Amino acid sequence: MSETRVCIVGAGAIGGFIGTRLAAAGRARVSALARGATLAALREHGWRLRMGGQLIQAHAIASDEPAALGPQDLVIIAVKGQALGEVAARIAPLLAPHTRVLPAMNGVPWWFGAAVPALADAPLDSVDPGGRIARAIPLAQVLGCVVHASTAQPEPGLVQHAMGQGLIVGEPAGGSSGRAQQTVDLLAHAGFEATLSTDIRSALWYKLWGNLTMNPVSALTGATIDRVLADPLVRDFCSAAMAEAQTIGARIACPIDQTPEDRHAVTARLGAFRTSMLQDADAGRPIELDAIVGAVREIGLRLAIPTPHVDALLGLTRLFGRVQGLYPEVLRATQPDTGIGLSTCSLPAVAGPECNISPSSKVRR
Ligand SMILES: NC(=O)C1=CN([C@@H]2O[C@H](COP(=O)(O)OP(=O)(O)OC[C@H]3O[C@@H](n4cnc5c(N)ncnc54)[C@H](OP(=O)(O)O)[C@@H]3O)[C@@H](O)[C@H]2O)C=CC1
Ligand SMILES: CC(C)(CO)C(=O)C(=O)O
Repeated sequence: MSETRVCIVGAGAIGGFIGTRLAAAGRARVSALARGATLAALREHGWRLRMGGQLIQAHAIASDEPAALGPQDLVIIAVKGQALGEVAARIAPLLAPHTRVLPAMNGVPWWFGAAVPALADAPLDSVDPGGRIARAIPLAQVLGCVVHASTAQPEPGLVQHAMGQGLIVGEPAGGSSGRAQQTVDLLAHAGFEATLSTDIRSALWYKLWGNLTMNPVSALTGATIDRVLADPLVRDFCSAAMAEAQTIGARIACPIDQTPEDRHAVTARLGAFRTSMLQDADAGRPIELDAIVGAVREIGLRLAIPTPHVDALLGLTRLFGRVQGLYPEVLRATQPDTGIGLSTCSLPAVAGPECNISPSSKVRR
């Protein structure tokens, strides 16, 4: 049986976590589309993952040129939401007609609305302004994915695992398929708790239900998750925003049959955890606000569902991002102002003036 060709686009904390384990498992030829220090580290040291007190290493095939890597069986995209537009424009050489594309990312994916009649008439402005991602990555080649894990990248090319190894995979329109099962089997063989969902959109919405408040509130305040949940006023604010997302979920066939307090109990198990958005803010990196909060506001607007707490959270965190240079102001697409910034500028490793981000900015709260 020929080796499955897999390319990791975005060899960071999550991409490196997945890439290292797939490469070490030996059932796939795993490459990475990487750049700068990450590319150099992969070429020098290969894949590296610290997990369970061990250092897992594997040979890495890495390039900053997609054409050098060629057509793949599976492309796993693990970039931050604001980088997706730029990445999608470059990955055509990785895509053959049979290639599966698996976005291992948080937030509302660009394809999410295509499966919802009330949203299918136009792309979500907050995550795919002008629809360029949808044009670059055919929906027929996409598999949905939810990441239930936490990892960090202490240095380029080295991943530190914190907790969890869950990956949920499913067809965007729901149901099951051979290609989804094949992807689950490959991930499971590499050691992940990989499962197939016949309703990946609901699984995405449930994950987002936690990220929607924990990530921005932690970035805004500098608080770890335990401290966010320990403050009664903040906890109640988060619950109110989550209730708004629950109302939206009911309208888009993503029902959540838990209370916000039930979800808080699950999230509290993370303890004094710094969310990926807080880690980004503290590191002076752009924050993933549009896919995690902006998209919820936009869907509420499109469905005429009031979201006052989500709106306040977006407004406060976006202003924080703007002041700290963590929320790139970009050209707005032709859509009317939905009150959402569009992070479509290219976000180089070393930010430039066009994105108004200073990598050396020390966040002041
Ligand atoms: N970390 C975590 O614990 C969790 C993260 N997630 C989600 O997973 C997704 C990825 O997050 P995470 O891995 O933490 O992010 P990281 O910032 O660690 O990794 C993103 C990677 O993408 C690379 N990248 C960005 N743009 C390009 C480009 N144009 N070409 C090549 N490489 C590029 C970055 O490289 P460079 O350094 O050169 O910019 C970086 O290596 C996000 O949606 C996040 O919310 C979900 C659950 C938990
Ligand atoms: C908080 C966590 C680990 C789980 O919700 C997460 O998804 C993130 O940090 O982005």
